[in-house]
Amino acid sequence: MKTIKVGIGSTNQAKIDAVTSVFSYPKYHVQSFSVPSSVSSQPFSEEETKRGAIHRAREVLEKGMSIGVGLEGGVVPMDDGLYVCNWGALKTVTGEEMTAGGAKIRLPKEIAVQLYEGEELGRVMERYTKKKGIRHKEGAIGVFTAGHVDRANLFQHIVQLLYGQYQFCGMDKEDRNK
Ligand SMILES: O=P(O)(O)OP(=O)(O)OP(=O)(O)OC[C@H]1O[C@@H](n2cnc3c(O)ncnc32)[C@H](O)[C@@H]1O
Ligand SMILES: [Mg+2]
Repeated sequence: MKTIKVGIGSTNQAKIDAVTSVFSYPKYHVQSFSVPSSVSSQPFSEEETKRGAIHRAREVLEKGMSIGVGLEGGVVPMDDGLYVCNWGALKTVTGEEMTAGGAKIRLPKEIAVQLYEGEELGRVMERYTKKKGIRHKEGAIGVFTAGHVDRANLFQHIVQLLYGQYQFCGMDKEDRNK
């Protein structure tokens, strides 16, 4: 069986862990790449966040991968406050594209205010928790859910949604015959 090359468009540990947990060895070999998202460093809508994920997936395919995965975090203003949102995209070398969105929670007001002032959530969370590298670990979602759902869990669910759609289309069987 030929190993299928899967690229993840990020060097963020929570994102890499999510992809390697779904695309497992020896069928898949996951490589990570630092690629541009083409959107702002702190996306501020579902659309912008999804666009970032799709762009990352496309950039990764250009690195010679069979499958490109892009994961992007953002925030989205709603009637009752600012929610944290996450999107994923999977692109195949044969031209298919799958997208999936993740679970959302409302951020506390004191965090939201700082984002409206132009700060990035990652930096705000470091100050709030007095810990470094939160975005690579539990993330805002982990902090505000008392550790019940961390950033890797959230991205893992999104990657499962992408992989499931990829399988539903029979793409995994096609890959196997290559
Ligand atoms: O290296 P990349 O892949 O860019 O990883 P990142 O941690 O910057 O993640 P995103 O660009 O996808 O997220 C956009 C912004 O939102 C922040 N962010 C999103 N979700 C977060 C979370 O759960 N915890 C902490 N920061 C988060 C992140 O730090 C960025 O400032
Ligand atoms: Mg980023």
